[in-house]
Amino acid sequence: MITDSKIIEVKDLVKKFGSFVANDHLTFDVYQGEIFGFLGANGAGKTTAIKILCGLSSPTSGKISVAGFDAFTQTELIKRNIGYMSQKFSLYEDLTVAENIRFYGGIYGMAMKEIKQKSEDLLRRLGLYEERNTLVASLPLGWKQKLAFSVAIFHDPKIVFLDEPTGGVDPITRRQFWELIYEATERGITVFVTTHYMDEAEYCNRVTIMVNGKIEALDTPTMLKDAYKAETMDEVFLKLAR
Ligand SMILES: Nc1ncnc2c1ncn2[C@@H]1O[C@H](COP(=O)(O)OP(=O)(O)OP(=O)(O)O)[C@@H](O)[C@H]1O
Repeated sequence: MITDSKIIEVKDLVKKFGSFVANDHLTFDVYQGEIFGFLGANGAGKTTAIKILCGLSSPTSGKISVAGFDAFTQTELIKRNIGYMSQKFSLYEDLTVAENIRFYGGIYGMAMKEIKQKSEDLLRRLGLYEERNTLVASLPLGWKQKLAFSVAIFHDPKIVFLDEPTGGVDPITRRQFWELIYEATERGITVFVTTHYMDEAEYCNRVTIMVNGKIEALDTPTMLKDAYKAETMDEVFLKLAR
């Protein structure tokens, strides 16, 4: 459920690498419980912005608050209140399913007792209980992604950041992945997601389209399609990001 409380507030976020401006005065708010899509062509500046919002990289200038904490001075508190998943930073292939859950639960500061209680429930919900002692390396990609997402929200963060979470999987597996995303929002978790798949853009409550470091459009998929006289988000994207 989307509330009217702002969980992320970004005003005039600028990130420069030398003289190159990767994020050029980004301004937007994200509401609690919202699925906020962050789209843009390769190199548009999405990962740069996500890293700042996760407290992993410092902005050059701007006013940025994530889960009530300042992105310049309170990055440790931000990290404790969020979950993060990307294709690159994900599960340990040479650990089993259960070991990965225990490992990440520990990293996120959960007590052993809580990890034990919640992991059995999670394994059963995902249909992975029988596979709990299987090495992650031998799971199909779609299962790895579902497990990686579940691990990223295992500690019940306020926000989860997903950087191209479903890269390389087919539309049916992507749809199943999105079922998990909807379940998470029902528990009040806010989802901030980047994707290159326009079917996924349609599943977001609001979508931002970034072009060359700037936000070119920000609205619901329906409003964007209206505004750009397009049938699909794919068409909207092509009109803007070309
Ligand atoms: N550490 C860095 N030093 C210099 N330039 C960088 C650095 N990180 C990113 N950039 C540049 O900033 C721009 C934005 O990169 P970013 O990774 O944020 O794009 P993106 O929208 O996430 O793209 P993709 O969809 O390919 O992941 C690119 O031109 C990239 O080369």
